[in-house]
Amino acid sequence: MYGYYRVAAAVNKTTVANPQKNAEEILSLIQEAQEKEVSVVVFPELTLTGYTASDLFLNQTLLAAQNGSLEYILNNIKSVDTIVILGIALLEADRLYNCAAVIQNGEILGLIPKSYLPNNKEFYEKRQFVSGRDIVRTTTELLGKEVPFGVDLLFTDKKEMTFGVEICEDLWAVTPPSNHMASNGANLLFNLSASNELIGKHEYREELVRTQSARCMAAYVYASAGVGESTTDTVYGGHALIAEYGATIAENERFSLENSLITADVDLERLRWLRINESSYSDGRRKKTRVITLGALPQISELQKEITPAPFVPSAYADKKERCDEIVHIQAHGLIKRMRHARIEKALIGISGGLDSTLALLSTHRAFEMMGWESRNIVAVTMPGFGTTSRTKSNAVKLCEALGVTLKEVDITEISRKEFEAIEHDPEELSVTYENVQARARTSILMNMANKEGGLVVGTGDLSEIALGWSTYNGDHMSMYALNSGIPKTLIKYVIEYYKSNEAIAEIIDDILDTPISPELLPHRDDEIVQETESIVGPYELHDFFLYHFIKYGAKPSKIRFLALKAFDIKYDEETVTKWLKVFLKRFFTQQFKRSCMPDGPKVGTISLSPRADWKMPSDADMQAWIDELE
Ligand SMILES: Nc1ncnc2c1ncn2[C@@H]1O[C@H](COP(=O)(O)OP(=O)(O)OC[C@H]2O[C@@H]([n+]3cccc(C(=O)O)c3)[C@H](O)[C@@H]2O)[C@@H](O)[C@H]1O
Ligand SMILES: Nc1ncnc2c1ncn2[C@@H]1O[C@H](COP(=O)(O)OP(=O)(O)OP(=O)(O)O)[C@@H](O)[C@H]1O
Ligand SMILES: NC(=O)CC[C@H](N)C(=O)O
Repeated sequence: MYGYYRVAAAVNKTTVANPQKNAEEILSLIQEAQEKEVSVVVFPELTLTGYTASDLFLNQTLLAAQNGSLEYILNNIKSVDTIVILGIALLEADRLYNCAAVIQNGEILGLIPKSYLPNNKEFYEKRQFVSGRDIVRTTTELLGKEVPFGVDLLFTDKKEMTFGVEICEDLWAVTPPSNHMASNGANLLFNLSASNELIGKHEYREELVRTQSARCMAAYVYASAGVGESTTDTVYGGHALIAEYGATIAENERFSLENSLITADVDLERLRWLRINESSYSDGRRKKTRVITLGALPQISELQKEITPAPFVPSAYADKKERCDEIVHIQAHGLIKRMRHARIEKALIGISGGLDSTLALLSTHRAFEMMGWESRNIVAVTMPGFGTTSRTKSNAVKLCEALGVTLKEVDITEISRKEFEAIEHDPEELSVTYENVQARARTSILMNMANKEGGLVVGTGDLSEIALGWSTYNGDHMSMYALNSGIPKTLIKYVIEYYKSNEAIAEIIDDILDTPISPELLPHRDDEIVQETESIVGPYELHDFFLYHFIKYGAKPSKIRFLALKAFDIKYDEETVTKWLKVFLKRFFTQQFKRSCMPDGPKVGTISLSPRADWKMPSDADMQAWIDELE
């Protein structure tokens, strides 16, 4: 489903050295995985015998019993299309290997031996096993059949999934085998483990799994042995984890006395597209691998994953103060460097009482505070026009007064009328010309005033407006430094809200947040805003969602729509999402010419549309393929 696969980590109740008893527990977990539409389920290391069988591995009876129980499992899962990864001891060329067996529909598709055998303190695996790194044969015989065998095996469904398997200590090694598997195309990694519990060890283990998923740009599924393993010298807590590209997305309760199975839906298509954007992934060394094709996999009937409707906004768990401080510091630092370099001591901002100019003013003020520069060297200019309402104007004035910046007022109505006359535009015709004359008049005033004052014009346009081209070319689109260019509208709101902690401006901020978003370029009606941006271009929360998935994951429009419907639930229906998504695509494509010559400005989050850095796109590209894909 749209590149999503359900994966699972299972921890079975173990009876050490009793493979048949273990087989029954394993079978019940396989059945659960199949019922839950899981594509691949991984079990702990040496699943059938138990990891802690120790020197009993050197006894023929245990191995024979294990193989008998393995055959029993295979016979019982002939109609199970879920891939099952079990740990077994394998006798090959008179050596014992600690292996993972990859099974589908009762067939063993491949055997992967462990490379790194821990052999210190509580671990003494080299007493019984040898490393599989240097094996010569590429197949081995098991239960009367030739099976692919080696550390070079990968498995693919020839769609989005390619997976590799490693075993416990392999992940702890300096160069885990999963590094090479990932470099060779595995976007899903499994680990069969037996990792004992020591104080704090689970945190380290979680970090290892999480960071390996980040480094490999993959999903990593980890299952460690638990209840029933021998407690002779150590205790196994049955830790199971699923991480995806640096985030732990599922984790079980350790020390369970029962079987446990965790699942997560991972977006393997997303990972592939993230990789093509990462030069150090592409530069990863490729090795010879053997890729085994899997049979058809279970399909997910409903995605079980929360999709955040506000991907740019930090989660509720994030420390708001810390995040906002970081954002404002990035902005302030960007501006300080530029002003110092140009030996400019004044900043000019057109201040409208809207969200964007409010944040630009607050961040500029923070920069001046950091440098010990005087607030009055910030020149805030209010430029009322035909659409300016007393609400926005008075909020702008009150904010400037509270911050102690220099406030200037230049009415643009007369200037605009003169321009209409000069270009022979009928002022009754409320067209785009009518709007843009005002926006350009403001920019012209700011730029000219900047020359007069010896200042720099701080741009206010945000990332969402830049994506949509919702600005007037060479009007508010232009400035000397575009301070908000890396911040989308949904995040602008979040940061401004944080400033409510400053009591002196809390009330003003509340009202600014409450005011409908508007360019106020069309005449107001009885001092009420008539031009509401979101009813013209669509809700910013949708556009920010579209932008995030479009740029970050190169997602297809149909997938973006699917995710938006899931994220916003009943708030928007399919027709509404499709309508605004088409608006997004059309504007995004047609408005690139505005981005191609946008001013410098700081990148704040993972997405920026700077034509010099993050986003290089022709201004005359055709959008039809994207629109058609939605049909
Ligand atoms: N690919 C391309 N390469 C080069 N030039 C291209 C072009 N496509 C159009 N053009 C030209 O660009 C011009 C159109 O662009 P432009 O002049 O900017 O005008 P346009 O984008 O049509 O209008 C600006 C829009 O932004 C809105 N706005 C303005 C200011 C502030 C805010 C706000 O809320 O923040 C919103 C305003 O309401 C209006 O709807 C036309 O002259 C057209 O010929
Ligand atoms: N009445 C005004 N006085 C001074 N500057 C203005 C005025 N109206 C618009 N501007 C300038 O033009 C910019 C673009 O206008 P726009 O309406 O997009 O921004 P905003 O009002 O700050 O924020 P938002 O778009 O979130 O409402 C403003 O940020 C501001 O710098
Ligand atoms: N079974 C293993 O390979 C365990 C080794 C690993 N370093 C651990 O302690 O978890």
